[in-house]
Amino acid sequence: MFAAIRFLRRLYTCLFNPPVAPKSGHVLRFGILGAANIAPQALILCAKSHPQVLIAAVAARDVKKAEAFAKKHEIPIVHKTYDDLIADPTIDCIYNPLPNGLHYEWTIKALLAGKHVLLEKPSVSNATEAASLFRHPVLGKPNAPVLLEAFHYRFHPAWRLFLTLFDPKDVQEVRIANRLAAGVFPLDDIRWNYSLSGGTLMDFGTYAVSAMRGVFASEPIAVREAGYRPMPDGFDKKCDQAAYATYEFDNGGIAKIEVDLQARGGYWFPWLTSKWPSLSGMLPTLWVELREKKEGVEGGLEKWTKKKLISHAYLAPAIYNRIDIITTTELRDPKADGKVVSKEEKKEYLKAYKWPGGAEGGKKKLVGEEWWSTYRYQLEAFVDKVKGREGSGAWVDGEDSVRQMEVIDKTYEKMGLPLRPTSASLA
Ligand SMILES: NC(=O)C1=CN([C@@H]2O[C@H](COP(=O)(O)OP(=O)(O)OC[C@H]3O[C@@H](n4cnc5c(N)ncnc54)[C@H](OP(=O)(O)O)[C@@H]3O)[C@@H](O)[C@H]2O)C=CC1
Ligand SMILES: O=C1OC[C@@H](O)[C@H](O)[C@H]1O
Repeated sequence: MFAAIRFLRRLYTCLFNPPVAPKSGHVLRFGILGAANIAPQALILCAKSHPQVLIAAVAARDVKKAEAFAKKHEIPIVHKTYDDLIADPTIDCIYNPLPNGLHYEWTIKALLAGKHVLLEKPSVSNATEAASLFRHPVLGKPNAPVLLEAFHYRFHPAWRLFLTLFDPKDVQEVRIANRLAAGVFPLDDIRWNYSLSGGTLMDFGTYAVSAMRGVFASEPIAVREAGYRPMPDGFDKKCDQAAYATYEFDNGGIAKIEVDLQARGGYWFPWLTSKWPSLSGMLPTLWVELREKKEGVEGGLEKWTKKKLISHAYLAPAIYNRIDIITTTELRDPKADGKVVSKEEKKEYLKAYKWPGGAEGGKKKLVGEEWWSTYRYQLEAFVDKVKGREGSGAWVDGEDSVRQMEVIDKTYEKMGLPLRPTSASLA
């Protein structure tokens, strides 16, 4: 009962009613490129509770749309064009939630104008663009602007906690499933427009690839296999509606990802329900199996343990998160070919909505509230970085973003689909 009330209170505060923080000190003024659907959730709402962030301006291709968006979200300045927004000297930071295929062009323009950029995932269309963007000379100068690929989940304490629970060298198998019910996004959405660098692997898949790389703390040495479900007739056949891939890692481990933005079926009576939008697997989940370990010998019997970890809802941990740790302990008789003499399973459940004790190791002052979304934690880190503060330590550096796009490219190659197109602005 208490847990249910806590859940509802967290949900309400996080999604609808975060406390408004009075602005203090030097406030960073953000401008938004496009009246994007994701902007209210990923930035505008979070800015309310951040004392040093103000959403000051927006631009859209259609000024009427920008005006309506500005009115709805109480944004004081409307610019007629994206170029005008970037040229606005009163703006410190640009949020780029344009379609993937426009990320490169507009991020470069913003950086060259001296703006810090919070860039939606996937950072760009492919590894060529990623290398050009993240290794751009403008980022190497003294007082260079800050650029961050917005992998928001990586900034939440639940993800940080998960990564402390194992040594990446011990990871044997990872499985990740991200599914969204068919119909949430129409088939003509930007997500399936090849010229805008669409594809499910680019969208939900980019999280799966990022999380897998995070768990192994290394890059896959090979894409063992990859496949996809094509778009239906009449839609963009160069885009994947769902994607599946298996990767191999240097430590002998493997990872299997499955991402689907048009999931159907999974109910009883498949002959009737196979085309129904699927509600199963709606909470993106990550399973990690560690290699078994010999712990020692007790009374002539060998003690072996094997651990499985499951991160439920790893992409939306503010709404709900739970980490299951399942430890199986076996006593084996070495004199009887390792015959299992006894077996025991122990389950532990962990949650994290805030940093433990408010500080990591008691040294840093880490801030956060139970209702903070992944986006709110990310905004905190972004502002800390711009201001040169230590922050939580969570970050996605530019080389990480380059390697991420290399894996996406290799996966498309294995799937037999073309790489997403390079921007004409990258001549
Ligand atoms: N972090 C997260 O949780 C999420 C991240 N995203 C990412 O954010 C980005 C935007 O996604 P989302 O908000 O759903 O997208 P939208 O469909 O809302 O499109 C975003 C904006 O793109 C602009 N745009 C510019 N050129 C075009 C064009 N040729 N066709 C269509 N739109 C165009 C539009 O701007 P204008 O207003 O000027 O017309 C529109 O407002 C993507 O990169 C996506 O991966 C998306 C959802 C969640
Ligand atoms: O978090 C997300 O969920 C839905 C996706 O389509 C979106 O682009 C992604 O970022």
